[in-house]
Amino acid sequence: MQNKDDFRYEDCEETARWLLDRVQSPPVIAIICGSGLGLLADTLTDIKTFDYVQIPHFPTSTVAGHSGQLVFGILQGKSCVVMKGRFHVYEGYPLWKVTLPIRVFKLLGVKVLMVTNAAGSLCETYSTGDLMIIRDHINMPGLAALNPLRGPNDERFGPRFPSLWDTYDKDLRSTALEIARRLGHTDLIHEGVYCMVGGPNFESVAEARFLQRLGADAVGMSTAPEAVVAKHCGMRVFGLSLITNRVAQAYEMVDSVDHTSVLEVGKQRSNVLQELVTELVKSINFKEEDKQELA
Ligand SMILES: O=P(O)(O)O[C@@H]1C[C@H](O)[C@@H](CO)O1
Ligand SMILES: Nc1nc2[nH]cnc2c(=O)[nH]1
Repeated sequence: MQNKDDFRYEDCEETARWLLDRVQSPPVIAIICGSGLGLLADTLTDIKTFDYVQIPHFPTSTVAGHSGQLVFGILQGKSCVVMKGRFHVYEGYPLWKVTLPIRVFKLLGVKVLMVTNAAGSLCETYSTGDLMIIRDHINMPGLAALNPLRGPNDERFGPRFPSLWDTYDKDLRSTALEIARRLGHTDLIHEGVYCMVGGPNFESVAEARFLQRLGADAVGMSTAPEAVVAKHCGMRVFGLSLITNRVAQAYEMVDSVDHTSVLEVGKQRSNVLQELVTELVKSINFKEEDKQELA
């Protein structure tokens, strides 16, 4: 059963074809920039940029710090596509639309998805400005059937019942950890569990305590749906959270988080993030079958 609230494979194909007709080389790596992290796109060379509004079937960005551009280019000799701005459920988009770019990337030939986000820390040992490699996630809306895979399943993308136990690629995680240490960032790098909530409000103290007790180390308003769809369609996924604030878990704590301060931390830390992502891209070796598919 297909209705207007479901995604259509043919729409994704149309978008992919539109983009392929306009770029030099199809991307193998896709990078999604979180709030205030769009400067990552500046590391690319030979760039070709499209505003989201130009691209057929693409949603548009409505949040400050998400400029709404798709940038194609070369990073460390690899063809990449970077989303300067992502889509969130709280903007009013259905989850299939939030994740439409991932399915388009799959059709473009992308093998690896790197997702970044701004997140609040629920973990005692994390400080503002730290980075957390995502080991796993808790998809809060997904647990209550707000899942991007809800609705008819198109087997051309993936199976009806995908396993998510290994969503965040183990090799990419350990390589990223090694790189961070080599770059001298041992003190600010962590590996942990990201929890996605719907937003747009930040957490109440009781909610923060609840999420921390569930096993979450950081909380944000994105990423999990993108990772689910990427895993569903067979991509390797790497996730990185920039800790932009500590979430208050006691009524005596002052929590002054707002979107402006989130963006400010993003700006301050963009160089560390760029460095890490660039080195990680450099480290990726594509398998023979990937190369053949791209030839
Ligand atoms: O797109 P991300 O997940 O980085 O954005 C986070 C969550 C909210 O959209 C925003 C709050 O400041 O930052
Ligand atoms: N839900 C949520 N998202 C964030 N994004 C950046 N900081 C936060 C936070 O504290 N909570």
